[in-house]
Amino acid sequence: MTHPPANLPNVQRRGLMLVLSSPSGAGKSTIARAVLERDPDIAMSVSATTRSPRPGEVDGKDYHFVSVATFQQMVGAGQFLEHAKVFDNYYGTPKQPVEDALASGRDVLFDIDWQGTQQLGQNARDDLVTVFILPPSLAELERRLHTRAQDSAEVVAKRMAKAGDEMSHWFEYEYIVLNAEVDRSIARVQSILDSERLKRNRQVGMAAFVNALRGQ
Ligand SMILES: Nc1ncnc2c1ncn2[C@@H]1O[C@H](COP(=O)(O)OP(=O)(O)OP(=O)(O)O)[C@@H](O)[C@H]1O
Ligand SMILES: Nc1nc2c(ncn2[C@@H]2O[C@H](COP(=O)(O)O)[C@@H](O)[C@H]2O)c(=O)[nH]1
Repeated sequence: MTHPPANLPNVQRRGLMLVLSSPSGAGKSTIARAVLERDPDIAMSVSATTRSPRPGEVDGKDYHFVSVATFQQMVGAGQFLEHAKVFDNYYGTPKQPVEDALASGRDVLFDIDWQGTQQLGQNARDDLVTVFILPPSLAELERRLHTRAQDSAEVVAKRMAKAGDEMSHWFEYEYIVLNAEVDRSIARVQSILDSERLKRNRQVGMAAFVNALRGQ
């Protein structure tokens, strides 16, 4: 029988980073919200943006709404894990809260675009799990953007014009979830999370077993 390494019992769980990307309106915020409600072990990464708040959006919860000058200062100070211009605004992931959550063993959920995902991937992070959410069709995507009723017709048209470009990045992601029936999509993302946790926690699980054997 092969024995586990002697240092196994000291293994600490580090959180994983679960990224959701999609063309605008495909449903990633809807899925993210549901996963967060059901799963206390994952935290949402709250991005900073120069976009204006939509009706009902709360500063510090949905986004940190900042000016372009503040955003640029944050870029200069190296405060972002990744940042990008998406449509006509800047968006970025504040680094410190993510690093703190991961170090404490908490998973982190990201709603970011393909540019941000590429930047996270460049650091070859083995804690990264990437999921691309696809709409059932472009007509349904447009319907969802209009039904959400939070953006002007001009903004919706701009986002639709970019949808094809954004979807062309699907192959850079590990998982594709076609968001037709929302409950099914939520369950699929939750299954991805569960299975990636199990994969990464092999050593933690084994350490618990070894500790139990040693009576600790
Ligand atoms: N499976 C679904 N079936 C029907 N409507 C859906 C589905 N998933 C999400 N929606 C609706 O589509 C609209 C857009 O969803 P959501 O805001 O989650 O998209 P998003 O991908 O986060 O968009 P953005 O990138 O612009 O933030 C919302 O009104 C939401 O309720
Ligand atoms: N690269 C990043 N992209 C981000 C971040 N936060 C959000 N986003 C993406 O921007 C678009 C538009 O979002 P919206 O809230 O204005 O509809 C969407 O694709 C988001 O995923 C970020 O920190 N970095």
